[in-house]
Amino acid sequence: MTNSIKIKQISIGTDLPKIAVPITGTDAETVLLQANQIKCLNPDLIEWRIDCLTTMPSLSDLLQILNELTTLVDPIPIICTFRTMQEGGQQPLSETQYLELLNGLAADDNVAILDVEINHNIVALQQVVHKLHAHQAIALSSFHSFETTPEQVFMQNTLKRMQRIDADIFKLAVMPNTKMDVIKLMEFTQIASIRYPNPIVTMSMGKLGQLSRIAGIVTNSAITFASMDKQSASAPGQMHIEQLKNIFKVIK
Ligand SMILES: O=C1C[C@@](O)(C(=O)O)C[C@@H](O)[C@@H]1O
Repeated sequence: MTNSIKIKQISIGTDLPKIAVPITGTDAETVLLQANQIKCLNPDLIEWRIDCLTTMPSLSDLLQILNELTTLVDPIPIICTFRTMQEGGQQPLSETQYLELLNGLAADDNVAILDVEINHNIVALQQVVHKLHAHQAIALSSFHSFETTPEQVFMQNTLKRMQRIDADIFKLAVMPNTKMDVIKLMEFTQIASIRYPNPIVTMSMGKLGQLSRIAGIVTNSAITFASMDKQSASAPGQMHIEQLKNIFKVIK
């Protein structure tokens, strides 16, 4: 049982949950500006939410921005994420375009970690993961539900699908409707972290789910997302990175 993955100087799945802060800029200039500000806050990881760009650049322009970003925030690893609208993203992209984008990103050496949504063609996703592994990059497979916390069986099957595509890290972001939903997700996470050799990342979104974002020490959720300010949060319930760091100082 490994449960941890090393990328640059960061070990995901050991010690405290690693803190990831999203860049949600709507154009290249703002993306680089936010990256600079986030770097000063010293997160473990930075997520670039590519879908937040108002105009989708060509692949070569996108890779050029990523190249600048990588140099700017070095040595902090970047998670590249295009969140589709079906899973709460900002930008419409057809299925073909999404898979083309993942393939383009997966082949680029600057991509350290790529978010791979699990609800797409499994063979196509396997190819993307294969490409990532060819240059030692990490596949972080994800599932989002902004309405409910799905049944345990559904979440188990989702993790199994992530295993089938050979993803390295498995992430579930779900919405609680009751306090029990938050507790159930945290219990599910703890059990899954024992069952799977991969780091598991979960969050119960919204105000009600905030406890899950600080509970990784107990649940073994390996990454937690925090924001640099309210406007740039990428999901409901994210705390400010300084708040989260202070809480970790108290409870670790
Ligand atoms: O998948 C996730 C988790 C997240 O939705 C959250 O709830 O913090 C935030 C997203 O930016 C990220 O891609």
